[in-house]
Amino acid sequence: MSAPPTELMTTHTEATRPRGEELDHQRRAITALGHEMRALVDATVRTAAPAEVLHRVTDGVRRLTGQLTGRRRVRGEIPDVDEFPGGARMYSPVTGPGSPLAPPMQVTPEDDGIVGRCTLGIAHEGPPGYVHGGMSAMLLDELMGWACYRAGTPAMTVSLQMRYHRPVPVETPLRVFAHVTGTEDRKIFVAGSIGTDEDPSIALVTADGVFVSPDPARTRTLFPNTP
Ligand SMILES: CCCCCCCCCCCCCC(=O)SCCNC(=O)CCNC(=O)[C@H](O)C(C)(C)COP(=O)(O)OP(=O)(O)OC[C@H]1O[C@@H](n2cnc3c(N)ncnc32)[C@H](O)[C@@H]1OP(=O)(O)O
Repeated sequence: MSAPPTELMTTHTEATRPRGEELDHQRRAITALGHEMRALVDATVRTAAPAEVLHRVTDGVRRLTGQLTGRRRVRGEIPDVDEFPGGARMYSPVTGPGSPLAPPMQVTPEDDGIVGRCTLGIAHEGPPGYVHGGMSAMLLDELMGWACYRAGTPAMTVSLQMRYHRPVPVETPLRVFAHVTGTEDRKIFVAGSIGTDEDPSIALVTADGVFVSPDPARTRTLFPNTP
């Protein structure tokens, strides 16, 4: 197997990793910025402001972006504030409180599986008033990955079959559910569904996934920065 590309190499050491209060402080700051960024994304896709306002805001945002100076995370690098695999991922596009793209979905183990709760906005819209089908797949794929991890077998998706029964409304609290249905060597079979929090018994979307735990050598090649 070939060596990982140089940009995948570790750039931080255990010694520089924030801990305790410093870690909490950093995570709170990341979460606060993520929250404001999500508000900006929402305002951006809702606004009917005239062009001159949009140009003024564009200049302001460009100036703000320029303030995020210092070292930038490179591809494959695990942020110091994360616990990978299986813990906090501050910038995950699904669960990350620091990601402007994430709802973010809150994940808790429940019953015989794992539950995700989130509300999607019109930034995630497909048909007017309803969630984009790709977003539904993303929520389920992530949660099904968590179900594998919880079952003690961290794994990657090799197949995800989606069924869209009814449209998923935006601006409505959702309940996403995933559970492992079986295993066969390194393969894990997982089922998932999305309903509203108000009436979770009606499955709006269901999914069946096959996940595979990469063998140790493959894992080291794919994720050279994991401890
Ligand atoms: C630390 C570990 C990682 C954890 C990461 C957690 C991230 C969490 C984030 C959550 C993010 C959410 C999740 C995401 O978004 S994960 C991101 C999306 N997924 C990927 O990028 C995965 C891409 N695929 C691969 O890299 C390889 O396939 C891996 C590494 C997974 C396995 O390659 P490897 O060389 O090791 O395995 P194999 O090829 O010998 O196959 C093994 C077995 O599997 C069977 N098979 C293969 N394909 C299919 C298929 N389509 N249907 C049914 N079965 C299939 C195959 O026949 C064989 O079975 P058998 O013939 O022996 O019976």
